[in-house]
Order: sequence, then C-alpha cells, then structure tokens
Amino acid sequence: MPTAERIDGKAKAAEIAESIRKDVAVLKNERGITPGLAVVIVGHDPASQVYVRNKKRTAESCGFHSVLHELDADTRQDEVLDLIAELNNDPAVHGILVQLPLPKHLDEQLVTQSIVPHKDVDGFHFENIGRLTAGDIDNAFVPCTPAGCMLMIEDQLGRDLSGLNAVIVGRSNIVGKPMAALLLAANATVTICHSRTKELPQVARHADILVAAVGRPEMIRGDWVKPGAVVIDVGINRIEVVTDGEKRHRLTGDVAYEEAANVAAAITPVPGGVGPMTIAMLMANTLKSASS
Ligand SMILES: NC(=O)C1=CN([C@@H]2O[C@H](COP(=O)(O)OP(=O)(O)OC[C@H]3O[C@@H](n4cnc5c(N)ncnc54)[C@H](OP(=O)(O)O)[C@@H]3O)[C@@H](O)[C@H]2O)C=CC1
Ligand SMILES: Nc1nc(=O)c2c([nH]1)NC[C@@H]1CN(c3ccc(C(=O)N[C@@H](CCC(=O)O)C(=O)O)cc3)C=[N+]21
Repeated sequence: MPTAERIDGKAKAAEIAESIRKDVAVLKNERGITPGLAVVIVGHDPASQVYVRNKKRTAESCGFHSVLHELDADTRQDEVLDLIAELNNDPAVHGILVQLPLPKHLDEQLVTQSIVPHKDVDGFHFENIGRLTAGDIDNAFVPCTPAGCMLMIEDQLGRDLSGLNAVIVGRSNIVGKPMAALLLAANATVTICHSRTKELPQVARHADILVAAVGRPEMIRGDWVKPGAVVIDVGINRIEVVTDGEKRHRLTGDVAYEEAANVAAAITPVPGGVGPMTIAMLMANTLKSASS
C-alpha cells in the first residue's frame, strides 16, 4: 500500500468552483456584472479540444458568460489578431485565453502579447510576467497551472516555505518558470532543471517539493524522490495501452505514481490532480478581472 497522501485536485477544484459561483451571484446582484471568458482555439487537436470543452463547461457552471471561438487550422495571423482586438474591446469579455500550442505558421509570442494585460487570464503577457517576477503578485494574473500547484503545496506545507528545497523539472514559460517565481516568493530555495541538467535524479533527491513538468510519461522514478517530499505531477501524457487486444488511450503523468507514492508524503494523481486545479484557477482569474 502506498503511504503518501493522494492530493485530490479534482475535489479541491470543485470547492473553489463552488465558492466562485457564490461570488459571481453577488457580483451580478450588486454590480450587474457577469464575468465573461473568451477561449480561442485554432485547429482541431483532439487533446486541446477536450481541455477547451472542460473550460467552457466549468465556466458555465460558475455562472460565467462563456464564448468559444473555434478557428480553422489555416487561419491567417492577421485574422487571429483581428479577433483578439475585437475581444480586447468587448466589454462583456473579461478574460481571453488562446489555447496553445498554435499551428506553426502563427507567431505564438505575437499572439499572446496582443491580448490586453488586464484580460490576460493566462498570465502570459510580459506585463503580468514582470509583475509576478518583480514581486507585485497581487496585481498580476498568475499563470493558472503554477497557481493551482501552489495552492496544493500550501495545503500541505503552509504559505511560508522557508528552509525548504524546491526542485522543478521543466523550464517552460507556461509552467516551469512561473512555478519557480511563486516558490521563490514563498521563500523556498529553488532549483530549475531541464534537458541539459546533469545528474537529474540526484538533484531531484534534494527536493522537499518536487514539481514535474516535462511531458515524458513516468520519467521520474520512486528512487528520485526524497522520503517525505511533496510531489506535484503536472505532466499530462496520453499513452496507448492494449487491453484484450484493443488499443485504448490512458492518461499518465511525468511521475511513476505507484513508486513515488511509496516514498513521498503527498502526491498529486494524473488525472484528477493539477489539471482540474488549472481550470479552477482560470475561473478565479476571470472573476478577478471582472471584479476589478
Ligand atoms: N495539468 C495542466 O494543467 C498542464 C499540464 N501540462 C503538461 O505538463 C507537461 C509539460 O508542459 P510544458 O511545460 O508546456 O512543456 P514544454 O514541452 O514546453 O517543456 C518541457 C520541459 O521539460 C524539459 N525536458 C524535456 N525532456 C527532459 C528530460 N529528459 N530531462 C529533463 N528535462 C526535460 C524541457 O527542457 P528544455 O527546455 O531543455 O527543452 C522543457 O523545459 C506536459 O505533459 C503538458 O501536457 C502543461 C500545462 C498545463
Ligand atoms: N493558453 C493555454 N493555457 C493553458 O492553461 C493551457 C494551454 N494553453 N494549452 C494546454 C495546456 C494543458 N492544460 C490543461 C488543462 C486542464 C487539464 C485537465 O483538466 N486535465 C484532466 C483530464 C482531462 C482529460 O481527460 O484529458 C485531469 O488531469 O484530471 C489538462 C491540461 C492547459 N493548458
């Protein structure tokens, strides 16, 4: 039997959504404001479509006004920018999310930076990144995935991580880097690892808090985990499994769950861990935008 606590992201996300629902009712009654979220998806990647539908469903269950713009894979850059300009100027829209990755012919940087910072509920605009890294976190939109991870870490260890070593595997703009900024702001001692890091297992074994955001199924083994660590598995990997001669897809994280759960104090599962918390944080950011 694994000894680690299984951190239930799905249950925590549902609690957050419930509290957002109440706040939305108050905002509507007292100020006549309905939070609006616009999601833009370009192309027909099936995994992206699953997330985008989850986002829309949760937004509606929170009482938000939710619009989904599904564009063809060959949509031109100027057409995407025109749509964003329209959403930037639409008073019913408080949050804009452009699902990543975008098709190759589109400039991801240009597209994400074209969203006005006060509607950038993904926290990808340079202004929000600047506020986060410079310590003006209350006035920033914090990227949803690391924000969700941070809430789960706080539940385990409290808000002050002084004296604790945090190791993040992955240095993307969407997860690894903002995760490092949040852990640093909470006084953890932070190490960021990536594909050029030497002796990764040894580095990982120093972690009191281990965050895996790599995109490689079950790369992090049980013997990489320090006994008593808190392990946050951000990875979402769709792998093929054959059962009774039939091909099926299964979701797995970047951590070998069973192995790690025998060593860690607490660990997030995949699915049901970081994923639902990401969506909850998107709702929280959209509510924050609508309220301010
Ligand atoms: N649950 C959720 O809400 C979310 C889940 N995800 C999932 O998290 C995972 C990571 O996503 P994202 O950050 O966008 O991914 P990226 O592909 O942008 O980044 C992956 C990072 O992992 C590093 N890496 C790759 N291979 C190795 C290796 N063998 N050893 C050490 N480091 C390695 C890369 O290093 P280098 O920089 O050197 O290339 C890179 O920094 C994916 O599975 C994704 O699906 C992502 C966003 C949200
Ligand atoms: N602009 C932008 N912002 C993002 O936040 C963003 C993005 N682009 N591109 C892709 C990644 C990935 N991501 C996930 C969100 C929810 C789940 C999620 O709900 N996962 C469920 C399972 C869902 C399933 O069955 O596939 C779970 O882990 O339990 C997963 C992944 C957000 N991302």
